[in-house]
Amino acid sequence: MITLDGIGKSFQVARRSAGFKEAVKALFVREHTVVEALHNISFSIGEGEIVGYIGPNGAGKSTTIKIMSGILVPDRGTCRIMGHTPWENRTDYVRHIGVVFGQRSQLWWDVPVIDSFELLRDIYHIPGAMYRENLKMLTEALDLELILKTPVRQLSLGQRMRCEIAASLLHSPKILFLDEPTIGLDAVSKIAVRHFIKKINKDRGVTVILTTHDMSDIEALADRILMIGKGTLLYDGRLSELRSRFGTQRTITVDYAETSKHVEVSGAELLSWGPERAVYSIDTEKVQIAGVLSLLAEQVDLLDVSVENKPIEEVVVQLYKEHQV
Ligand SMILES: Nc1ncnc2c1ncn2[C@@H]1O[C@H](COP(=O)(O)OP(=O)(O)OP(=O)(O)O)[C@@H](O)[C@H]1O
Repeated sequence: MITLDGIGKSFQVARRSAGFKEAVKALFVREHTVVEALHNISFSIGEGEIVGYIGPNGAGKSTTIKIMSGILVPDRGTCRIMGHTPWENRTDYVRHIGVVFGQRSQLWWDVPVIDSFELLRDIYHIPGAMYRENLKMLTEALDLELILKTPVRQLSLGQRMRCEIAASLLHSPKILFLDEPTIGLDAVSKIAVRHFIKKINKDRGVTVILTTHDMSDIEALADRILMIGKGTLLYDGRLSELRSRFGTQRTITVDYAETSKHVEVSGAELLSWGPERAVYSIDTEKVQIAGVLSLLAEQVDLLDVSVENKPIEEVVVQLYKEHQV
């Protein structure tokens, strides 16, 4: 459904030093540096997948999304999406895709949301029945009923984001590009957005490509992640594989009947200690959880135990470090 092969993109950025003299000089002589945003990016995405596209700031995620949505033309490489090259014949192409940029709006600021939807209906030539059906489904699923008549500038961020997502799906696209759709949202709005993305993928088979810095978005939604750093693809695989490759660390929290003993267990690093609770970090490649627990049980009166994976954020930071991005 989506294939990128050897995509490269550079930007020329004008440079000048600070100060009046430099500003005058820049009027006559322009100095440029070249930023290589993408370097030989290749991947394929199949129909119905939800793929998380992650990477540190400036890695090239938005540039890739802009190329895939036809806004930017790459310097090198090919991109085929549903039989189209995105930046050629865009009018035809955009009927197949929906795009949401979390930091930008596709809605008209001063008019009620429903007016923006109707404008989009006309722009995309959405047939009447399809528009009505989609509007009904999106209004219900994204809880828009009470805000459809409100001007966009009066909406909260969470309300606006729900409207943005609805706007991107009015024309029944088969692919949805989401660039940081949960940025700045509170926990309730985030969960509502995630829930809806899952629903649209399951019910309508919409393929979703999602960029985010929020790893809990990725954990909730994406089976597969593509990780990019300094314009190069660093990882393409399942989130669970990434976890098991890097995540043999576990955090064990134990609650026990009050004691003054400082309980040390060989092979387990003591992260914190108190009279009723201690937290240990272990590497399951070196020691077994059961062994650590039985050693603990010999020394204290255990009341409760919880074992947690290393948080996915830490796994990703470790990966960024390894690749020096
Ligand atoms: N229009 C542009 N002109 C010049 N440089 C650009 C432009 N767009 C992107 N870049 C540069 O290309 C690189 C990749 O930027 P991009 O926005 O794709 O990164 P990103 O992974 O989306 O980052 P973030 O997570 O911070 O949004 C950065 O070095 C950025 O400064």
